[in-house]
Amino acid sequence: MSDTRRTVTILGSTGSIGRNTVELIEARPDLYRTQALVANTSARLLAEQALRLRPAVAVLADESALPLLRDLLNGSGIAVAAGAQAVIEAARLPADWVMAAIVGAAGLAPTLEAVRRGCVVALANKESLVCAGALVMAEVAAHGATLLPVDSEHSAIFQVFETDQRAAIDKIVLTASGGPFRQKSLAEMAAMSPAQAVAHPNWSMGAKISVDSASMMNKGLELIEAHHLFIMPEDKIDILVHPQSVIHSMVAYADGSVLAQLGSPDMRTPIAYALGWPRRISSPAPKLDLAAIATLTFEAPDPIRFPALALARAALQSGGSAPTVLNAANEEAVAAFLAGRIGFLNIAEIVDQTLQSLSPVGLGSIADVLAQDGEARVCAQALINKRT
Ligand SMILES: NC(=O)C1=CN([C@@H]2O[C@H](COP(=O)(O)OP(=O)(O)OC[C@H]3O[C@@H](n4cnc5c(N)ncnc54)[C@H](OP(=O)(O)O)[C@@H]3O)[C@@H](O)[C@H]2O)C=CC1
Ligand SMILES: CC(=O)[C@@H](O)[C@H](O)COP(=O)(O)O
Ligand SMILES: [Mn+2]
Repeated sequence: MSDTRRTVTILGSTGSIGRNTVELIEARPDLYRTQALVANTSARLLAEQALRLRPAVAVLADESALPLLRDLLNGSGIAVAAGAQAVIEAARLPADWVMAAIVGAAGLAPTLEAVRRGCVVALANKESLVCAGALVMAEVAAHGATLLPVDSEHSAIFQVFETDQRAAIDKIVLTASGGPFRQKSLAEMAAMSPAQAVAHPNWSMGAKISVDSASMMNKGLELIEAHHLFIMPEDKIDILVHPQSVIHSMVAYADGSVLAQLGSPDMRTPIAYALGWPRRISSPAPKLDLAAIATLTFEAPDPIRFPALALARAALQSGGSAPTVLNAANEEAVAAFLAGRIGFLNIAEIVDQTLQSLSPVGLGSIADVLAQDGEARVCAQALINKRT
């Protein structure tokens, strides 16, 4: 009998999204078998995952960690490889479904390789759409790939977006928790440590996206992500702070109806949605208990304490390379903040100053994106060095 299971590759299997994806796949060996697992440096965790899921290949981007991975998987029959080219080759392997969960613009090239195979790509790596949205969406169309949003807000919108009623859509409403500093003053925010910034009130996530949530740059990136995924103009995408993270986003229609998707703040729900699509599979995420939650609240975002939101909106309005520059400067600034080199409020300042230093140019190719990304990183690093 032929094996009808869906073959799966996970790019970024050792991260927060990757580990949740591994858990869901491991629970359904009747539905999924693993083609490739990819990480950066986490050889031990990657080897453990590989021994459980038995992929054809386990790959690390960091070549210096390959000897350890080779030792750990010696005799297992699982092939190992390392380096940027090996990551690309892993994405090229014939999997039906690829989870794109590498963090940052580093995820762009492998995500594109999966897209070019015309498979189903579950997209967590929002930075690839922020830095190269138009080019990525053109590749999706050219190769007949299916892009399924994994980001909780975009999964919610995808679930309530009536494609055949596009003309009757008034607004997309992206909900935001407001992050750990929602009620902090600017003076308090200036003194916040990396540990305080990554302590998200509702979600358990990797360090970079947690800092983005604290600055609300995450919502700015998600605005750009939604613009590309749903082909919606920037002025039709609103941001609404909803501290409980129960309503994951909404679509407002011309007749006054507002459709929303709700759930507990647990990424296993949107990942399960993407894994099962077009059907639904079960997930161990806690079931939503609205009686226990009792109150859902909403407020407008504060543009003074969270300037990253306006920076992202302005970058989207400027177009061209501006979102690429925004993303790259933010990645550099967040890394510097996590390393204790700059303060929390310096993140948005550095993004702002980098955007002011580099005028937007058109992006005709991925090479153009990478050139602009590189220039922005050099500029942001110079600004970081001035502060340290
Ligand atoms: N966490 C969440 O709940 C959500 C995340 N997202 C998005 O999903 C993506 C992943 O986030 P998250 O899981 O939190 O991040 P993590 O930092 O937890 O994990 C990142 C993963 O990417 C791998 N990685 C990093 N750099 C490279 C590289 N150059 N080549 C190959 N692999 C690499 C890491 O490997 P290693 O372990 O070896 O470092 C790790 O597996 C981000 O784009 C984020 O914005 C979106 C919505 C929710
Ligand atoms: C889980 C997820 O999708 C994150 O992007 C989440 O939205 C972060 O929360 P914020 O709303 O605080 O940015
Ligand atoms: Mn999100």
